[in-house]
Amino acid sequence: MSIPVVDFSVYQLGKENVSEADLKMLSEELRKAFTENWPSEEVDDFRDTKVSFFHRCKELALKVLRLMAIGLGLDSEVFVNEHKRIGSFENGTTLRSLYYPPVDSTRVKENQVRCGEHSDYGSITLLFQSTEDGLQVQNRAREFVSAPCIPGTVLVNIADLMQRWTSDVYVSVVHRVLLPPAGVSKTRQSLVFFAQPEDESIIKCCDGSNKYPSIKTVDYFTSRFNDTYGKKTNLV
Ligand SMILES: O=C(O)CCC(=O)C(=O)O
Ligand SMILES: [Fe+2]
Repeated sequence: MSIPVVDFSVYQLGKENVSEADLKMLSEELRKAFTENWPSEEVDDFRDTKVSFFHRCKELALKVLRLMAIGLGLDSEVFVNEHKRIGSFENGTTLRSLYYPPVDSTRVKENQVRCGEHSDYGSITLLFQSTEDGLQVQNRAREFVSAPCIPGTVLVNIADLMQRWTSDVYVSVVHRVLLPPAGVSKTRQSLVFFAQPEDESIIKCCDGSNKYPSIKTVDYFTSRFNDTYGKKTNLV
């Protein structure tokens, strides 16, 4: 069996009016790619390795979330309690494997990047990156600085829902991935664990301030995805 490839370019995503039929077809393609088509025949233990890596990421994420609560002087379990169902259908946490192919610098467009500037939506993101440079994070002065791979470490990004949860004390980090310098055609591989609270968790400011109204995780994500894909929703 070959590794499943989903060709997103045929679906015109990112534009308004994505047809219901296209969305249905894409979600079916993705469901198959991610559930039925594990490339077990060509890569030994691929599925087992990925699943056990997912569980180790969950353990690490819970530890980090515990430390983040302690750091704020809160009950150590306040964030962990809303992430216990990671790995079940009641929680949308995902592990994404990103392979950036080699770059032919003669065909690069102006301002082209590997991954455009953005912040992640959930609570925290664990990022495991290969040794090729490219990742940059924005500091408080809004300058992009490199965040190279440091062997033996895991990069932790704070994401948007955590910023909201902590009334802007933990600030979500804007980041991007640049292309390699002209003439260098390196690939890049990263594994990204996007932790998020349970779908039904109600996220309200943990300092009791009501700086942002309470919101259910699933409603927050729906609203963010709608904004990204062109349907505007009003999120306070
Ligand atoms: O590939 C990377 O290192 C970063 C990817 C990323 O930021 C994302 O997928 O949200
Ligand atoms: Fe990201």
